[in-house]
Amino acid sequence: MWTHRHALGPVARRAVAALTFIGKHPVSTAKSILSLDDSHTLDDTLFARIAREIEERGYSICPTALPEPLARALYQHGQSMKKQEFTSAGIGRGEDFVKSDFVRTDQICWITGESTAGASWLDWAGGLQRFLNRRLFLGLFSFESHFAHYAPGTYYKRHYDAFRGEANRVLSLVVYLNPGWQPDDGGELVLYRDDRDDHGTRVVPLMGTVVAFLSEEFPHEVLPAQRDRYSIAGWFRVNTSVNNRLDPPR
Ligand SMILES: O=C(O)CCC(=O)C(=O)O
Ligand SMILES: [Fe+2]
Repeated sequence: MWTHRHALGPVARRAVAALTFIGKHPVSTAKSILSLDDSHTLDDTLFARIAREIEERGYSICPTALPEPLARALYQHGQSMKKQEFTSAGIGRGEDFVKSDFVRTDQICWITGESTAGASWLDWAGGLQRFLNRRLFLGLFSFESHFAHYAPGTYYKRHYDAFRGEANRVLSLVVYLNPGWQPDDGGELVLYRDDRDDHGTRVVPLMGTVVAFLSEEFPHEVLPAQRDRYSIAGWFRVNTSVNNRLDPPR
């Protein structure tokens, strides 16, 4: 659908070069290695779809895709978290961090894997990371993610998750934890094709929907919602540690 490609950043260029290579030399599926049980097979089917769609158009939107038990565990964990576990989200990292109500007003809590649900989530994301590295040679090195709570009326204005040239966030991953979300509840993610696109593609934040997109490529925003909106947002990164500076500096 989105065939237009503008000047790519170095990471995206590398990804596209790898994808072109794959296109000419189809790699064997990982299914034979991983078909240990049904959940792996289901994961593989989903991971293969995400890989294919990222290859074809840079993003993937998969409704009711997150494995049901994982979605339920994450939902319950999100609901059980106390208000004080969440902090106001900001923009920028390390010393560049600033809080900006103009840009975003959601509340977040980083996932460390201390809870069972959080650990299962990191495990699942690790499976996706390994699959994408095998299939697309993306060189994804680490993953960071947080729960996000958007109270009614809160938002995240149009932004990129990574900037060309300095980017080490390669792929953004978002999953939604909102059972029974109605069309007039608002809170859609709007994914834009590029800087000139004002229309975008709207994603309803319904329970189990999985969205992945190249972080440098797609501006996006979260529209204000009428009710509490829960999600997890995460980013796969390449390794940019230099000398003794640890990356990420969080
Ligand atoms: O929750 C969403 O739909 C997207 C959130 C987002 O863009 C972000 O946290 O960077
Ligand atoms: Fe974002």
